Amino acid sequence: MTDTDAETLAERVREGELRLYELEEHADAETAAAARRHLLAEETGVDLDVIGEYAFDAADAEPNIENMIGAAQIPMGVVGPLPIDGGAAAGEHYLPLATTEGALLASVNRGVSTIRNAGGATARVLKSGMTRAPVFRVEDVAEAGEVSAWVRENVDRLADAAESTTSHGELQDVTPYVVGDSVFLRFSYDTKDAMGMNMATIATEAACEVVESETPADLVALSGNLCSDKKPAAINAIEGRGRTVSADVLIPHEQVEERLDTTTAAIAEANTRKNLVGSAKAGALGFNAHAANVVAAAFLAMGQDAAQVVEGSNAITTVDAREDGLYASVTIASLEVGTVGGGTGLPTQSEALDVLGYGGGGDPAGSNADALAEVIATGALAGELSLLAALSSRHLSSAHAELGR
Ligand SMILES: CC(C)(COP(=O)([O-])OP(=O)([O-])OC[C@H]1O[C@@H](n2cnc3c(N)ncnc32)[C@H](O)[C@@H]1OP(=O)([O-])[O-])[C@@H](O)C(=O)NCCC(=O)NCCSC(=O)C[C@@](C)(O)CC(=O)[O-]
Ligand SMILES: NC(=O)C1=CN([C@@H]2O[C@H](COP(=O)(O)OP(=O)(O)OC[C@H]3O[C@@H](n4cnc5c(N)ncnc54)[C@H](OP(=O)(O)O)[C@@H]3O)[C@@H](O)[C@H]2O)C=CC1
Repeated sequence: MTDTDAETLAERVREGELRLYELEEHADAETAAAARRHLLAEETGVDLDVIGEYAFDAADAEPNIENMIGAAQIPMGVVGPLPIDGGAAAGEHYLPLATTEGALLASVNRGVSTIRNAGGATARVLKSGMTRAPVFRVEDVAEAGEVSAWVRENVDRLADAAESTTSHGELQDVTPYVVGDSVFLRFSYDTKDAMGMNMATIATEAACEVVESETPADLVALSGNLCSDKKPAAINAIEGRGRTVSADVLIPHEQVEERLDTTTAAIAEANTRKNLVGSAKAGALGFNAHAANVVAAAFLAMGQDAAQVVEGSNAITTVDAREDGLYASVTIASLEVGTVGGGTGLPTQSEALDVLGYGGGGDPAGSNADALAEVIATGALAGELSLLAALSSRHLSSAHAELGR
């Protein structure tokens, strides 16, 4: 036994000689994780053999996790092929989804096969911008007005400072909001293929230094919650955050009946009464059935930040009975996705992005993340169609009794 093997390291932590998070300084990442499992198994009596079985090098996950003990494995499946005529996405796609909810992939896959039979969906990213909104303290509202005016007149100077920290990010605009003696500056960036939260935060800090040196404003917090990250917020549903993306499809009436076991009129009525009226009565931000199901499963499969499913659920589903078929659309106001950075480089997640065909940086930069957003929105559309159909035909509970438990 050497003093860097897992058992010895665990013992040194137990004796207070080392901290739990310092183990990588004394051993490779694999051994450090094994030492933590060893300690945890002794402390809790739980056998960690399954958590300790993972198919990537622990060192690959070092940018993504501290105090690593192993991996949470979530079943991954695939739906498709899903034909999309997108602004960036083109052709047929297999969409990897990771979930523990039985019946979800069956449902989305039913929607996908319905879309495919109808000739495919159309999708477009309509707006793109990652935001960070620091909050500053000022003396009073008069000073707040002065600071806001200075910012409006000096966006170029703020852009120079912000963009000096990144070779990809571009500052799009800065919008001041004032509440008494607090000034919020909502910075918005084109972050290309990155989801961009680290990029925008680092860039905004550089811009804040200019604001502080040129105005009387004092920075209180680099994130002032008007961004708004990982919290339900109307500003994201209205203004957008990350990608604002829309997908739609026209399905001939007879295909609705054949593929979805219901009628166009029944799906349209369910959508109006449930997704529109019901959501309004509930005071919801999202007017949809379960867009978050597809967003979450795609995020887990492809290395996106899972907490941002909150914003990804800001979706509105529309259904119209048209003469030539059922028209349905899903518009997600704030879908925060990237194909570089964050969890996208982890081996499992990077493989999943490659299955979709949009891993890494796009050409032009930003096109891969746009394509990912368009595919997720189209997957959400498939999920909406299938669940609305199941509700209309009263198949929801039987489907979950059969597949979901
Ligand atoms: C379960 C189905 C699809 C059966 O539906 P079905 O019409 O009986 O299925 P089918 O056997 O006739 O097959 C139709 C197509 O479905 C797909 N499909 C069918 N089975 C599978 C399978 N095993 N694995 C993969 N794909 C499958 C497949 O694409 C197939 O086409 P094919 O390829 O054969 O030409 C249907 O009843 C359904 O979609 N039910 C709805 C379930 C659902 O949407 N659950 C979502 C989660 S609910 C929730 O989390 C949120 C909630 C509900 O609380 C939100 C709210 O408040 O609304
Ligand atoms: N800091 C925070 O407040 C928060 C952080 N997060 C975390 O932030 C991470 C995501 O941040 P994010 O900035 O996306 O990722 P990273 O911090 O991993 O940075 C990605 C970097 O990739 C580089 N890059 C290379 N090719 C491209 C390309 N084609 N398009 C865009 N950038 C490219 C850019 O470098 P360069 O800038 O030099 O051009 C970019 O800054 C996640 O792990 C998430 O969990 C989440 C919420 C808040």
